[in-house]
Amino acid sequence: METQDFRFSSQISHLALDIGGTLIKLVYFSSNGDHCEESRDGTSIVVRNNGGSVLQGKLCFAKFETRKIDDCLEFIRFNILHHSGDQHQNGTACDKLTVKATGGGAFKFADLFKEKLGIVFDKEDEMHCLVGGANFLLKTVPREAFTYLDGQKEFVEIDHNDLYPYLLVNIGSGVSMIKVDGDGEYERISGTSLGGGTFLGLGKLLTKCKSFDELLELSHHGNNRVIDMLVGDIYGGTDYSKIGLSSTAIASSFGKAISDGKELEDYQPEDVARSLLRMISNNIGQIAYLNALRFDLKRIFFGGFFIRGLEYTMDTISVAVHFWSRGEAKAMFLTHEGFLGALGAFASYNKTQSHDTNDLKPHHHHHHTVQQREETFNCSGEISVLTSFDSIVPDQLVFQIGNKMVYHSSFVEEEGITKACGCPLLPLKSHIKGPAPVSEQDRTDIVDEAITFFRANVFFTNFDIKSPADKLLIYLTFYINVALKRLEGCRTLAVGTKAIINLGLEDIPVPGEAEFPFPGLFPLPQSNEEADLFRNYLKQVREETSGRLLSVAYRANGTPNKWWLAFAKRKFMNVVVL
Ligand SMILES: Nc1ncnc2c1ncn2[C@@H]1O[C@H](COP(=O)(O)OP(=O)(O)OP(=O)(O)O)[C@@H](O)[C@H]1O
Ligand SMILES: CC(C)(CO)[C@@H](O)C(=O)NCCC(=O)O
Repeated sequence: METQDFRFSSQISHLALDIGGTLIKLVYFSSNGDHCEESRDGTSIVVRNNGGSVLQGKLCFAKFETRKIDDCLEFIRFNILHHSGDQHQNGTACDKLTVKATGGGAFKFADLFKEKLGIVFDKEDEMHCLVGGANFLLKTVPREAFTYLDGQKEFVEIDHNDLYPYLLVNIGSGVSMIKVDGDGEYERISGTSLGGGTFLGLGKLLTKCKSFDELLELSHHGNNRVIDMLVGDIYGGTDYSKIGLSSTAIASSFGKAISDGKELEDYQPEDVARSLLRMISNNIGQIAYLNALRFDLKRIFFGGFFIRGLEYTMDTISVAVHFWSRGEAKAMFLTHEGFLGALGAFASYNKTQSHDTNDLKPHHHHHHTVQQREETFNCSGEISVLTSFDSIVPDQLVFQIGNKMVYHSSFVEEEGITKACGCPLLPLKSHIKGPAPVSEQDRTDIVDEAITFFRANVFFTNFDIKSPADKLLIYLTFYINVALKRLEGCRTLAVGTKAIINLGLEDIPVPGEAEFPFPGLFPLPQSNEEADLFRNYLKQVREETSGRLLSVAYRANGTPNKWWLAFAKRKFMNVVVL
């Protein structure tokens, strides 16, 4: 069994996927160990099941481009998201999950996921999930909905008794408009094919830019008046006030291109991107308003990844809704705009599973401090609070709890184990020469633990040492950080191996020497023999760690595994690794 195979398998549950035309969205709940002693003091997520045991957890979001579906498969495989948490506490089982999936890709890619990951999709209807996700957020997460007008973002208090009916406009590749009358009560009343896919598709053709972010960045610096024909252009600079159009209103999107006698190359791509964004956003705002009007809906919530919290987009949509409704209807946006479908699929576990910890219900929690986003999620009766988040890799937000090292070594039994500098010289599954006793090959050793827990522990800037073995875990976490830093630029396993061999040739400081990274962590050696014994042990354990690290940081074909190498940039315990 590979070391990482048991890493998060006992902590991840409720993976849900929304596989759309452009993006794949992932949501999963990750608990940090099931019998957490920490009190609910606002710095940790605490979830109790009916038996009274406690789960700490975080809610993780990730997204991938659908055309790069292999990245998504690899991410799921690497993080072992496809293994059920609740049944496999010991990490020995390898049963696969039935995973909630929605979006067109739940159909299109079902066979691929089954073949590559053994995942069987439990398909949920896309519209149902969008509504489920929106209701879940609006009722559960404080400061989820907000208005955006005149550059001002204002959070909207949601009155649970006065939420329905509302119009949900999901701007993905295409746009769906859904009238929502209650939980599970909805009707898709309209849609438009001029959506996020149109913006990105036309944008790529017209500006030659490669990505959505690039296109957004371009649009940020552009001026739509260069290409859009304004009312003033037609009316000689004056308003057409009789019908309520100011001179600066757009009379015809891209309309100037016909009269200017210019070619595409004569325009700045920035201006093209700006006009395009304006055109799509305006059009959606207008169609949304017309549909709200059809059913007398006053509130319109906009979601989907097209919005991306972009001020210009939100402003355009808001102005369109405000303008056409003469201030009657309100455009509102959602903080988790892009994850409605995935959250709806995630929340749908609630309906189909009955055992305790899978019972996800919204619940409010009031006394926590929150850095940026906050969520409360409940697994059966108690409260979970996310207090801060950190970004591991681009496109992935991981909500992090508290600031204490949470994974501890299981090697608490010290009997019969030699120590040097207060550090137990724990057995290793190693053939490398050194003072470590040889461990049985099928048992977890401290190197397995260090690698397994690394990506969680590297986030923490302080720790509480529960046993002397934890000190070794801290040292190895630091060492893995050092080794990853050396691997950072190494594009092949061969080059990486060389870098690691060179690292192995460097002097190894021991406590009492200036270069030792954690002064005070270990007692100083009492003799030269003790210093040498510890140095030799550290050399052996470092070498062993290096070998196993190479096998996780590079794939079988010798190319780097970016999910691992992304961690080279982390600072562990505020120690800067060079
Ligand atoms: N990083 C990104 N890469 C590609 N498109 C992005 C990105 N970020 C935002 N977008 C925009 O979001 C749109 C996709 O939004 P979303 O993920 O909500 O829809 P989808 O589920 O893929 O589509 P559909 O529901 O129509 O199948 C894209 O068309 C694009 O306009
Ligand atoms: C086809 C879906 C529902 C797929 O998510 C979406 O892309 C969409 O709503 N498109 C608009 C289709 C229309 O109503 O014209």
